[in-house]
Amino acid sequence: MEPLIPRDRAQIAPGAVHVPDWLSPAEQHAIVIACRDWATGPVPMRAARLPGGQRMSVRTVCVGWHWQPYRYTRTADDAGGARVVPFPDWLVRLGRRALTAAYDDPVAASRYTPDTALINHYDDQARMGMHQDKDEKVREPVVSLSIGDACVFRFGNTETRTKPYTDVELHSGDLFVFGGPSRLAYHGVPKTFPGTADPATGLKSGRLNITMRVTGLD
Ligand SMILES: O=C(O)CCC(=O)C(=O)O
Ligand SMILES: [Fe+2]
Repeated sequence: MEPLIPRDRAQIAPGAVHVPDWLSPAEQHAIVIACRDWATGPVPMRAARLPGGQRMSVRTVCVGWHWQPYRYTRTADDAGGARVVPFPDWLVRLGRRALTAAYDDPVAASRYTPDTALINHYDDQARMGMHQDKDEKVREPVVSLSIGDACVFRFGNTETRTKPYTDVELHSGDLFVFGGPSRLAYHGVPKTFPGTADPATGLKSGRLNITMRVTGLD
């Protein structure tokens, strides 16, 4: 194996924190297994269709609430109609630990109760354009976990999808949290680095990203 070059925890913008190598290899492996299970149903992993008719290049499956551009529902109305699996307790606990790691505020972290997660898989061509995560009714932080191939994560500003932005390399095991003044910052994935993953995660190819959110729906 290549020697690991330490990367530093960094505040990318107010409320936006990158914590490299946050997940252990064993945790990454366990998450890959869980995502593989979710991807097989009851709701299939699919490339969501945008209102204009074109499909996204990433494939997505959700837990807790089903997301389609641009709303949340309990049933996957654009993907077979089944009810999505409940949001698991272990993922709530992981979300709280992530918030503690990012903000060092255990009290706020203990109140964090994500109720949806979007699991995105990027093949070697997949990208995600600059967008805001704004279909949630509340503005609790978004917790993002990356597994598999590295990527460029472009983290911008709350006003426009263009500059100023910061390009951050997200590697397998990295945590990125954005909340507070950065909660509605535009962000996207202009590029992945195919073949950079350690196969020990169990992910055969591509990049997996999990974002936990609080919908504010009931
Ligand atoms: O893949 C990523 O790192 C970001 C995913 C994302 O922004 C989203 O699902 O809304
Ligand atoms: Fe997003």
